[in-house]
Amino acid sequence: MIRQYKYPPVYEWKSLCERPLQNQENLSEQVKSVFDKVKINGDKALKFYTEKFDKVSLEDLKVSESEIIEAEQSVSDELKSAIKIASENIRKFHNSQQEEKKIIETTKGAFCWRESRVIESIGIYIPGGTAPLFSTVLMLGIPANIAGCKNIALCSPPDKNGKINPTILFTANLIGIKNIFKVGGSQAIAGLTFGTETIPKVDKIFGPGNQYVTSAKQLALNYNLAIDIPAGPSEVLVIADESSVPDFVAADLLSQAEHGTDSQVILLSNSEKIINEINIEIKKQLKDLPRKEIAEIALQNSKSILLNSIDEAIQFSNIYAPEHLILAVENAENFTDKIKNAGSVFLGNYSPESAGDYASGTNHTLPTNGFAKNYSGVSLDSFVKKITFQNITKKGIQNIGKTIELMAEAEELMAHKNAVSVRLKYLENES
Ligand SMILES: NC(=O)c1ccc[n+]([C@@H]2O[C@H](COP(=O)([O-])OP(=O)(O)OC[C@H]3O[C@@H](n4cnc5c(N)ncnc54)[C@H](O)[C@@H]3O)[C@@H](O)[C@H]2O)c1
Ligand SMILES: N[C@H](CO)Cc1c[nH]c[nH+]1
Ligand SMILES: [Zn+2]
Repeated sequence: MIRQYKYPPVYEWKSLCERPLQNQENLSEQVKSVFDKVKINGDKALKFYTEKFDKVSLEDLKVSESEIIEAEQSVSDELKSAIKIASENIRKFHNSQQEEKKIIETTKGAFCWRESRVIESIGIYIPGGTAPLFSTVLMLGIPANIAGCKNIALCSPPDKNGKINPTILFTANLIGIKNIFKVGGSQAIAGLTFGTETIPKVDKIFGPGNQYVTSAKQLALNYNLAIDIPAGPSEVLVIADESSVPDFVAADLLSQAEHGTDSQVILLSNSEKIINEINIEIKKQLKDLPRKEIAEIALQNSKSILLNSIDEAIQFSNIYAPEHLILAVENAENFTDKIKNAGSVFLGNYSPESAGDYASGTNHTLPTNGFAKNYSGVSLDSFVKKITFQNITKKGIQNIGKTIELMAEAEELMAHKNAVSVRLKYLENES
């Protein structure tokens, strides 16, 4: 169960913030060898690794039209409606992220602005190893739709019968994704990186996954591709005071512990009483969870820490930089300014992290493993590039020309200076 710490001194905080150890050295060697094989042997290598890691031999990697129709029929109407409600909220929130063009006159006559342009070919990875995360199709597919991505290739691991979970197929079809491939793990990322006979090469790869997927995405960066973020094993940090409800907090902690054995959950409080009550609740709720074995292992990597105050807990959380932060404290809104590093924040007793995972509208593809210090979660921005434009008038170049000439000369770049000087001379002659 969760290890407990009481008032640890500040010099111990950094080591308390460490995530469960992953064997990165072996991992990157293994992933590199998968990349090398897929680059040379294409589909043949993808099928080899699918047989090795997913224990299924496939003739065809692409999901057929008839498989999509079959999948549609097996999803209940109730679930279909829930997915549609979630889609609308996710669409609303991501639509609001569209930026209006703002033209700024920096110097009289010099106009500068930015415009977004879509990344046309993208790959979306949908985890499916231990749970079929069809909600991730919404989180990536909807902003891709809004941005206008033209070519979307979706990869997800097949099950033992060589099928992708029907709800993943239904959701993909709902938002217009047609190119769906039965391939998972690092081999899927390698396929999207190089392209194979079946899978198209893409410009950017999106999506969370286990340590093999995350390591493969990092490797893809060496081949002139972009990735969204390092989104690995899920994690949550809850800060709870005596106003929190132990039942609720225990459920929130277990919700992320059940994702994978390498997940981690952290509980911080200024009350020993509440920590004890939450721990009792965790034991109670754990008993009934179908993914009890997975959650139990994740809890062994997890910690509850008694600190002096909620302010101190927020300082700790800023060092930990959690993927999800829940503030189950009185007047939670009063603490938001103090949060420096977190992927997504949930305020008060009635904002469970599951709401963000599925349906409130925010994106659940978020930076893990401390990357919330330097990365944002996926948003509409992740699917576009921003191009800057400028339009300088005759008056504008006369106003800013001298500044450019002086700076270019100081950098000893005379061609740069001349590019301005010739224009200024021309204008002088004109007048
Ligand atoms: N950070 C986020 O935003 C976010 C969102 C959703 C899920 N997640 C995380 O995604 C992860 C999903 O993991 P998963 O395993 O269920 O699914 P997955 O689809 O990421 O990985 C399954 C694949 O891993 C490969 N694999 C398994 N064992 C292997 C081995 N020994 N060697 C090489 N490859 C191997 C297989 O090909 C398999 O298809 C969880 O850790 C979850 O916490 C994170
Ligand atoms: N909590 C995950 C992100 O860490 C996302 C997810 C999908 N389904 C359920 N949860
Ligand atoms: Zn989750």
